[in-house]
Amino acid sequence: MSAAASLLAKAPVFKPFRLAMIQLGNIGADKAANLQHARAKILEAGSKKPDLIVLPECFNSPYGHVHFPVYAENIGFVEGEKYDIERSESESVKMLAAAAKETGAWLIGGSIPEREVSTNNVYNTCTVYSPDVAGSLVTIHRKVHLFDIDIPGKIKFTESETLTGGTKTSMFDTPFARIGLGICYDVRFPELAMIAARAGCQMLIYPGAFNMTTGPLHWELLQRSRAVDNQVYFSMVSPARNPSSGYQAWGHSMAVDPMGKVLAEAEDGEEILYVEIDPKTFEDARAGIPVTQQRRFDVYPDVSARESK
Ligand SMILES: NC(=O)CCC(=O)C(=O)O
Repeated sequence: MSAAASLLAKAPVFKPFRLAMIQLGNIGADKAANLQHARAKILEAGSKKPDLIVLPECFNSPYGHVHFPVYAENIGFVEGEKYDIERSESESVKMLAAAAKETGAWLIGGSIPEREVSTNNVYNTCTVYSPDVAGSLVTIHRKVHLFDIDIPGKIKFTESETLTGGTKTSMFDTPFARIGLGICYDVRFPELAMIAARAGCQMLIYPGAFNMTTGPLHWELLQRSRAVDNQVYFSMVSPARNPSSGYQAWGHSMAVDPMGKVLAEAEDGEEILYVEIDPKTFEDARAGIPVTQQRRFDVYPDVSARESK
């Protein structure tokens, strides 16, 4: 059996689950206050007994390339090795791991600026926690595609001034689904989503923070596109809009089903959304429109093939 086939065969059976999306407000310059507020909202979300809770991109620091090196923390996660929370140098990781354990839910900890000590590189990194006794850190995703855009008169943003892009696709298994990860601008690159979906992910979740120029046009369009191209559930979770911040987030955290239907959408303020994820919609979409079996890799290449080598 090929590596790709064996990864696919080990995908968890897709079961119904409840997702909580925290559109976090009050993200400011005070990191301790950001962490305290995020913890309170995670516990609030946990009271509704979700299976999986998601925070937004850059939840512990203001969003901007000048801030990333200042707020960056050493996480020290090594793929395939058990992570020791007690010895972690990251205050954000410690808070998130404890909160996951307290709520009994899986937790996608949005993203935080991360400094890799061996290289001094700074990444925009998503961390994921299981709710087991140790509240363990199970995987990380480093934003692969850096948000470098320049729309004259509207928005110029250059994450690459201080960040380095990640070099791998990321996913994790829970008892209810295999979940693929990306961060914000990653959504514009369909290949990343395709690779995760073809590796058996039933849902893709990208913490994000779109802006006021592209948000109204592309935020929903891109999520519905990735959901329909891949016949998967798709969700992006944004910070709330903060008029006093240097970067105005679009908000509108959202979950979309595999037919492209928007199941839940926030406004622009702080809000927690809950949505029931139902495998039947996933199965019906794939049975009714069988594109997963109709691909023509004799005509175009399979982007997920490189991953399995
Ligand atoms: N945080 C981001 O990556 C923002 C991406 C964005 O706004 C876009 O238009 O793409």
